[in-house]
Amino acid sequence: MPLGPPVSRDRQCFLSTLLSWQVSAACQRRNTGTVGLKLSKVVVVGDLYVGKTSLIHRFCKNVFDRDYKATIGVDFEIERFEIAGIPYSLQIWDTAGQEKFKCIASAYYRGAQVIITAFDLTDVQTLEHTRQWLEDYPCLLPVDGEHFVGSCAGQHPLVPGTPHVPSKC
Ligand SMILES: Nc1nc2c(ncn2[C@@H]2O[C@H](COP(=O)(O)OP(=O)(O)OP(=O)(O)O)[C@@H](O)[C@H]2O)c(=O)[nH]1
Repeated sequence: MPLGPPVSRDRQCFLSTLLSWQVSAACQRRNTGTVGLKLSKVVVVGDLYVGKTSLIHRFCKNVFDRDYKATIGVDFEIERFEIAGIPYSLQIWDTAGQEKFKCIASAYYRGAQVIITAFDLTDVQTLEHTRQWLEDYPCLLPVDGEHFVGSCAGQHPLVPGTPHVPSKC
């Protein structure tokens, strides 16, 4: 079945048919607390410079900044949605990829429902390290979902001699 985007730009969830039956039923009963719908915590981890902050800014603000500013410790954004008429908040925690900040960030991982492990599509090592990120922090698991997201942050040529990867990949 082809899946359209579940959430529109104005943050209204319009494809209620995509919701699980538990969520739909809870929304109809206006009893979303029982399925933890009102607030969810997402943590984005991954190596330095792979595009974690860019990914979050694109999702939350629909912007892209070419200038690199390393995340210091952790940062977070809150996105508010409506799902089947019920207000819903998504806390998105942006962590620093630098080794020296790892211990700070780990304190914020607890209670996350979703972990996104980000990597640079042009650097296979950053993909290999995604497993390490989860193994280093057993407190990250178990979570309800784990997603791998690739970006082209490094802008390395994909094939020798070809131009750099375009800014939108
Ligand atoms: N071309 C291209 N550049 C990207 C992409 N995503 C991120 N960048 C660039 O890559 C650099 C690093 O991006 P960030 O989002 O700051 O990376 P980060 O993983 O949050 O870095 P840390 O905070 O140090 O862990 C920035 O200069 C971005 O503009 C992408 O998909 N394509």
